[in-house]
Amino acid sequence: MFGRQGFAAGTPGAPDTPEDDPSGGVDALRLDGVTRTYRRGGPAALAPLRLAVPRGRFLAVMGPSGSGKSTLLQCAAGLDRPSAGTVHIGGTDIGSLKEAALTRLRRERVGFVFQAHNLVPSLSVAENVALPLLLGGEPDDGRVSLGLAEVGLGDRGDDRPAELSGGQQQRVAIARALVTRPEVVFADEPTGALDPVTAHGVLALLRRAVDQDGHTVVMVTHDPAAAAWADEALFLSAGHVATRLLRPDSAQVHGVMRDLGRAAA
Ligand SMILES: Nc1ncnc2c1ncn2[C@@H]1O[C@H](COP(=O)(O)OP(=O)(O)OP(=O)(O)O)[C@@H](O)[C@H]1O
Repeated sequence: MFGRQGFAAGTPGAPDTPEDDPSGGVDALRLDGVTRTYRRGGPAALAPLRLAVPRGRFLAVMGPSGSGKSTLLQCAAGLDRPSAGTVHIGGTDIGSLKEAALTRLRRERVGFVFQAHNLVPSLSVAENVALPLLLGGEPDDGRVSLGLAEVGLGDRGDDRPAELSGGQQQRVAIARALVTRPEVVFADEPTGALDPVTAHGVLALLRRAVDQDGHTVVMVTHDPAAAAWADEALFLSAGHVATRLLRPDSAQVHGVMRDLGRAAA
């Protein structure tokens, strides 16, 4: 089992700290008073939400269907703009960025792993991993082959994604998400399409990225077994933080999900 870092429950966000200080005590991700309402006058998919994710943390976001998990992820990752509130990635208030700068931030400072791994079928595995570097005009400097080796696919760089299994494709997606050494990796149901054994391997890779390389991972999942790999599980209910579990185990997570389901019924 991989080691976990100690931290306090419900750690509030760090106080305002200098902008873009990559080495200071700035949280990897911070949301302050974030709301999202899709229709004017309609219900809020996210109620005012405050969340701080320190660097080197693996956070699982859980909750019943419709509780706001995807909305939270989209707003936190700069894929959607909140109706109110601020999102900081590192020291950067992403709401203050114009579209081009936001696109650059998503490419260079954020990594994404989706359930459908979104690999480009016409590119080789290595080219897929290199894509974020290429788009950012950054040199490869050996990171692509190293990244592929780290996910156990050092010998598959020349293959096309279709020649790989689903689990292997998800490993490529993880290598691609990590290649820019992003400040936060957002994973949306990364094991949703995988069998339990394959899922285990993928989650172990995310865990290792946190423990060995100090990455920060925010993962939306429905699966208590997946959440048990995280340092902390955050449970949403109707757009609110219902509760949190530190060092969750799957039985505890299952219990909280059952209770939230009952409460919503
Ligand atoms: N594009 C949209 N337009 C209008 N309402 C939306 C939109 N996206 C989400 N919603 C609503 O916002 C609320 C939260 O949805 P969200 O997809 O964030 O929940 P979720 O917890 O990710 O659900 P699931 O587990 O089913 O994926 C729901 O009531 C949903 O109907």
